Amino acid sequence: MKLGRLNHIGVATPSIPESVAYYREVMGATSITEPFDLPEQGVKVCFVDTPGENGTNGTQIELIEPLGPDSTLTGFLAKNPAGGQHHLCYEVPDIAEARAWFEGLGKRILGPTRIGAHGTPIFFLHPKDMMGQLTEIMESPRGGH
Ligand SMILES: CC[C@H](C(=O)O)C(=O)SCCNC(=O)CCNC(=O)[C@H](O)C(C)(C)COP(=O)(O)OP(=O)(O)OC[C@H]1O[C@@H](n2cnc3c(N)ncnc32)[C@H](O)[C@@H]1OP(=O)(O)O
Ligand SMILES: [Co+2]
Repeated sequence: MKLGRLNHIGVATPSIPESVAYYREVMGATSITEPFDLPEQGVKVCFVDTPGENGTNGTQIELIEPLGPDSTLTGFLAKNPAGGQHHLCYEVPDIAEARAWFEGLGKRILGPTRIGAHGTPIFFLHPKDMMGQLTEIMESPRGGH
């Protein structure tokens, strides 16, 4: 497998509105999506676009806020009340091939491959098998380019 594009950095936050104000006022972000709920994942999500080489297509900041009491994020925010870097997401051309690659290496895959916030198939790899980094693998919306 080859290292793919860093699609987004997942950043957990206790408050998306506070994080949006920070990215806009402190970091000068100009392109931020409206927040939306992903109840099946127990998160509210919002994307901050960072500029790429030609001013677009940069890696995004994926702001994630717990939605409901048993959100996947509850444990993380209990340990990190101010929030912070939560996961990295890399693109792959073929999610099934990638899954077989990591399974072959004995890495723990967290649950079934499912559709993520960008509408393409994803899976997560346990941080303890990934040098302490919770890692999301996502099939590229660009077909791997
Ligand atoms: C926007 C939607 C998009 C989508 O899913 O489509 C998302 O990105 S949603 C983001 C939230 N969803 C997930 O994170 C799914 C995968 N995560 C999990 O299954 C859990 O969070 C898990 C298993 C990584 C951690 O489980 P839990 O929170 O219950 O904590 P534990 O105490 O069991 O953790 C075990 C061990 O791992 C360390 N840990 C936990 N979270 C992270 C992290 N984000 N980065 C690095 N390390 C993490 C934790 O500290 C424990 O370590 P230990 O040394 O044993 O204390
Ligand atoms: Co993500």
